Amino acid sequence: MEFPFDLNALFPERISVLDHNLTSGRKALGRPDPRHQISAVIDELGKASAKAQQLAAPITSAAKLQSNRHHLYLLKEGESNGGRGVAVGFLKVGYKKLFLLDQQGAHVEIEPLCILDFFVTENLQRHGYGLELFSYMLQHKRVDPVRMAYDRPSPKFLSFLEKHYDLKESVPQVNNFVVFDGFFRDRSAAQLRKALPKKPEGEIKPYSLTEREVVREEQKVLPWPFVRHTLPPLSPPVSLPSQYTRSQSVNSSPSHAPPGPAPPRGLQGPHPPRPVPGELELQGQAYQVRPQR
Ligand SMILES: CC(=O)SCCNC(=O)CCNC(=O)[C@H](O)C(C)(C)COP(=O)(O)OP(=O)(O)OC[C@H]1O[C@@H](n2cnc3c(N)ncnc32)[C@H](O)[C@@H]1OP(=O)(O)O
Repeated sequence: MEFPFDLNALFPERISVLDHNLTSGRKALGRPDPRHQISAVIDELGKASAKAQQLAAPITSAAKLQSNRHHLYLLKEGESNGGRGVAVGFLKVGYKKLFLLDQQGAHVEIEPLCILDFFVTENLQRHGYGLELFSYMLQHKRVDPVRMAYDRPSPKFLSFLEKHYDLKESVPQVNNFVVFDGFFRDRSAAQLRKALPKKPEGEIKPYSLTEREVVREEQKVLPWPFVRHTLPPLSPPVSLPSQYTRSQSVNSSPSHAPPGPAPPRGLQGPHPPRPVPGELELQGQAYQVRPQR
């Protein structure tokens, strides 16, 4: 993907790790703030990724990256485009609090590192760039792919995981996150909290709403102050995600929220606002509700 500016000046490394500051932490001395152009690159890649996955709207954008504690690994080819470089693709990861079913079908609450979005530009797919990004991230995060959760992986991504990491047997879930055999192995009790006391009136729903669901819900949300008046009474989040949505955990852990004031969009999404802004009470537990991605 080409841009009308020099990507090599924006991204000195072949793979850049971007966070909510939209930088990899280093700012070139004497140069103007590069965030505007970095945002343009992220936004274009996010749109292309959504298109490739037939999503209704991008789940990756500069604004979403700024409002979440995610990491985005961006790969460039520096030589192309007359030496200005091209953006090859990206991989976005983040921690999510999930309710999952273990091998025995028991509900557990866990906060693994999740693959949230992954894209290599169409004409460069199947050239090993995806593997380059993925293995860089594994080293950077010091994580084993079997210990990660995958947010509604596409058929191409499933094929990728099987080919490169021999991940094929998944543990059935009732949400769209995929975890593979070995995910629950050797986890400490502290890592695997038994999820949620059962409500007397029914089953626990160990759902984790998809990020794609959130994108869809964001499109439906009415502007403030109408939200507060039109939402139904508080109830647990619902349902399995639809075809064109991407997973959102029930919430992001407060410990992973970026510093600074919570953006007003924090009250959007499928959950009605609580008396304490930004918090959702779910079956007796309070959680921070943040916009995803
Ligand atoms: C949680 C999520 O993010 S789900 C969304 C994943 N992203 C997408 O589906 C967007 C479109 N696809 C892509 O961007 C890329 O194909 C990626 C990111 C999945 C993989 O990146 P690539 O650079 O193509 O991967 P890389 O070259 O390292 O590995 C190739 C392997 O990936 C898989 N793969 C890549 N493209 C395809 C394809 N068109 N059809 C089937 N499998 C594919 C195959 O296993 C392939 O091995 P093979 O060529 O021997 O069959």
